[in-house]
Amino acid sequence: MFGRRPDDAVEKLRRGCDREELRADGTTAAVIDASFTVEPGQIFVVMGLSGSGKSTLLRMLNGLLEPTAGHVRFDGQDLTELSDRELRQVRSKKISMVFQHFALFPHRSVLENAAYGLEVQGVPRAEREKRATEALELAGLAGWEKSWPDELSGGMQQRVGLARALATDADLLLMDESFSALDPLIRRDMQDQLIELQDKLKKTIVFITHDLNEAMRLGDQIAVMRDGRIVQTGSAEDILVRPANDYVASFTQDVDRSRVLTAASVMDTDVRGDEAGCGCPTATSGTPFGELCAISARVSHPVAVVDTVNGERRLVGVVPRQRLIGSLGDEQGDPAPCDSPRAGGEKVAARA
Ligand SMILES: Nc1ncnc2c1ncn2[C@@H]1O[C@H](COP(=O)(O)OP(=O)(O)OP(=O)(O)O)[C@@H](O)[C@H]1O
Repeated sequence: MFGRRPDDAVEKLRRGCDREELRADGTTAAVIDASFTVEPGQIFVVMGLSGSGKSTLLRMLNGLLEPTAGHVRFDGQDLTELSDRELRQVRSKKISMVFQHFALFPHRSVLENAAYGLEVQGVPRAEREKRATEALELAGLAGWEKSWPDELSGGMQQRVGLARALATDADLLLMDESFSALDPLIRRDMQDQLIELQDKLKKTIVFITHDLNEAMRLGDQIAVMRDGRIVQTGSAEDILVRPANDYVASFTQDVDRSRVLTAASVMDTDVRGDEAGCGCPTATSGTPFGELCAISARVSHPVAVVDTVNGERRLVGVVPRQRLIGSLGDEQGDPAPCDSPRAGGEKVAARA
């Protein structure tokens, strides 16, 4: 809660008062009832429009803002119960932030910038330079250590920000609109790089964005926020295929479904059992949509989806071609019978 008498405002919310009524009293309920768990090694994306409460939520995760009510549990501790000193310790050792605007020091070299978090931790110079050099290499900036920030493009500056966060070895990375200031192509590049790094490093990442496509590309789990509340948490597929309400559905309208859907979300699970009996190529539940289309084009019958469970191959579904096409257009129904059979039907002149 921001503004006057925050505790009273919490009480009022609990009694059913809405956000607008509180605003009339001069209080902003920035984040309301936002409960979620981030598993280690996950990229958890918080997505929402401007003003929905994302940054406030993120600042509560690293203790920069204290929740008026509720708890933030991290690594066995409740951050809301720590002293300022303990909180600073957790922040400097275990949590790293990557901001939208790169927050680099213009009069420090790229290496010194990348080593900054370690300097704050009091790590000796030789050690911090070694670790910062490694982090710069991970972020794709080997050879740029001695350059100055203003010699780097925006994308490269953001890589320095990323390297700074990686150099500290923090388990938790908080990324606040980290790629939003970048040109679309560079932004995509950075997203790819983050996914690649994450495969290697297995950090726990909370990533804030207002861009649903970015959320879907990056997020193992995505929380969609609206007016301070989380309206849905789920995988990209959950959000696309099973939106919790019209608001979430309206967001997903422009999403390229073919980039998100997998065999699991389009297959028919009602199977006979012998569909994978021939020698034709098959898919697995996780086969991406594009690959599934390619398999479907190569076989003359529905694609069998076969998963390996406990070393045993199991048929879990089939994907008729019509389902592939229907799922792209968000059409689940069966085709309507054609009421004007070709034989004897009216002839339509074909255009030359
Ligand atoms: N320090 C503050 N004092 C008062 N109100 C605040 C403060 N910080 C944020 N707010 C309000 O809280 C609400 C949520 O803001 P927040 O910045 O968390 O949203 P956001 O989703 O991150 O938006 P954006 O993408 O524009 O940064 C907004 O109504 C905002 O005006």
